[in-house]
Amino acid sequence: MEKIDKQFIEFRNVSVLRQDRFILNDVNLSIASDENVAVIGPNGSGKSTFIKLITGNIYPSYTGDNTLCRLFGRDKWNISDLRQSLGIVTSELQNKFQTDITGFETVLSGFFSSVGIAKNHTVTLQMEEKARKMIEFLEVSRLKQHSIDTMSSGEARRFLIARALVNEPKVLVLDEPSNSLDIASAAKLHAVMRKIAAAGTKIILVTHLASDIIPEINRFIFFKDGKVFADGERAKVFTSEKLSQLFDMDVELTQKNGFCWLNGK
Ligand SMILES: Nc1ncnc2c1ncn2[C@@H]1O[C@H](COP(=O)(O)OP(=O)(O)OP(=O)(O)O)[C@@H](O)[C@H]1O
Repeated sequence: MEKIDKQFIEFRNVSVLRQDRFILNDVNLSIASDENVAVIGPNGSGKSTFIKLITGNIYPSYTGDNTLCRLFGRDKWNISDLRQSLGIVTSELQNKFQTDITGFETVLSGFFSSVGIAKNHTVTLQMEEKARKMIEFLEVSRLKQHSIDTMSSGEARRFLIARALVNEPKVLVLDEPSNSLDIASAAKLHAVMRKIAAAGTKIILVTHLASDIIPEINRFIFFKDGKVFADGERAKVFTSEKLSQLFDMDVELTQKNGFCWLNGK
């Protein structure tokens, strides 16, 4: 498929209504396909709903003249095409891979947007070669013949990132990437994220954890109560003051060499 090289996201007046409540409320934002961005918000602020919109799983509740929900410059997408332009790794996806396929098959399945390889899938030598390269890049080659359901969360997540990267997406969306990882596994994952960013794939990191922020991220979008609460560059938005307002409690942000810690006061 032809890769579309434009704005990644253009949202104008985007709202999502569920059970008489706006779970996203009049969201206006643009993200270019050359930005590394963190989307941060407390539990229930609308982050997962935002991910569902950008992966084509749901649509805005209103589609009037003022509403624009455009991805890579297009209003309408074939979902499997969209998923090939956009790499995505979420806990939901990881749950689908609680199955006894190998790490290698997991990565190959990225070419088909499937969970594993089916009889009607034609796996080419080029696909195998690409999958091997990505597994190497993610530094999990020794595990490629292991069954994914026997791997640790951190190992399985790296296979899923490799799966997302086989299609060479312009943008990789990572949802709570260090969820359930211990401190060492999280640090290894952050190193891998930095490697991906250095190789030119842009990262959209969706998280409530400041510790997931890597130095390459310089734009911060805060969601609160279904709205964009703040949006801007690191120095302006990613501050103790703004984060305290975001989480409705006094927090202190410590930053060193682009990495961060957040402590309640
Ligand atoms: N299908 C639905 N029907 C009703 N309410 C919903 C639905 N989906 C989400 N919500 C509500 O919308 C709000 C935003 O949910 P969402 O999952 O997007 O938040 P989140 O920021 O991802 O939260 P978390 O960090 O806990 O995953 C929550 O209050 C949630 O209960």
